[in-house]
Amino acid sequence: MLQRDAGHGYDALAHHAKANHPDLWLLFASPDDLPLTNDSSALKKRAAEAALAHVENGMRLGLGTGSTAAFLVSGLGKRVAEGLRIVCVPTSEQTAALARQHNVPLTDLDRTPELDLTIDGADEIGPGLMLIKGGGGAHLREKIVASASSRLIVIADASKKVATLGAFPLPIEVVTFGLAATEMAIRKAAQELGLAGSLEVRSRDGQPFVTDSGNRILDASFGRIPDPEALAERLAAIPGVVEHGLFIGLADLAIVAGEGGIEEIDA
Ligand SMILES: O=C(CO)[C@H](O)[C@H](O)COP(=O)(O)O
Repeated sequence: MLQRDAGHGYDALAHHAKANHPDLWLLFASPDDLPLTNDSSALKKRAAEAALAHVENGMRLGLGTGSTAAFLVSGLGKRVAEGLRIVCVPTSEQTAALARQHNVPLTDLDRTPELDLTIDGADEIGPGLMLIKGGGGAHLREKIVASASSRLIVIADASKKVATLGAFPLPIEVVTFGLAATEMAIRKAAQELGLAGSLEVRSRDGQPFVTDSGNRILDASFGRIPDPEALAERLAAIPGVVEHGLFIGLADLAIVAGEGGIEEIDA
């Protein structure tokens, strides 16, 4: 599922590193270190730069996770060096490390429980700014941070815009206890909504992928999800599910960069 962006340059490296080599990801964590040899990474950078226009002095910001958010973090680093005053809550250890590398001031939700704005990437942007997130396995913290923010701006290249969610496997963070029973409950809930498909425990280097909060990810390939709200409700009711990657009613604006320029989509 992480082969969606398989190609060349930063984008491909970021996806490969995210999934397989967290240390490599950190080593090359600055997108500025690498040439933009891939169209989608150039577009991701453009979307991130357009989002910087929404950042004002004194803001408390949430920082997303992923290759698009990485461009945002490096851009913020430049503006901080020029005098921008902000404090930021990272949505992953990966983003925290990148922010430190760029001298972006960090805080956390315990010290700063209310944020002005979160800017984050997405795996899919559907109608009504419903999103699939979690390709990087960070959607639990991403959702907590987005929910603590007055506004969420999603940044993406145009390939992320879809008519119906579901081509990207839906990441579902689950606790390890009772994993098989949770998997069965998810399957049953999906079937009752007319959805079927495979559920795979995400792995990295042949080992189960462990999230920043110590949980596992199940990637659900249900195909088209005609009623994301109904699925979100059913998944949220399953005790072993910590958080699913459907973001509904959270995004206020999407900044989508395509070959024809920047498109801004309001909720
Ligand atoms: O949800 C996410 C991480 O959990 C990312 O925002 C999503 O995977 C998009 O990543 P990228 O910007 O690398 O395409």
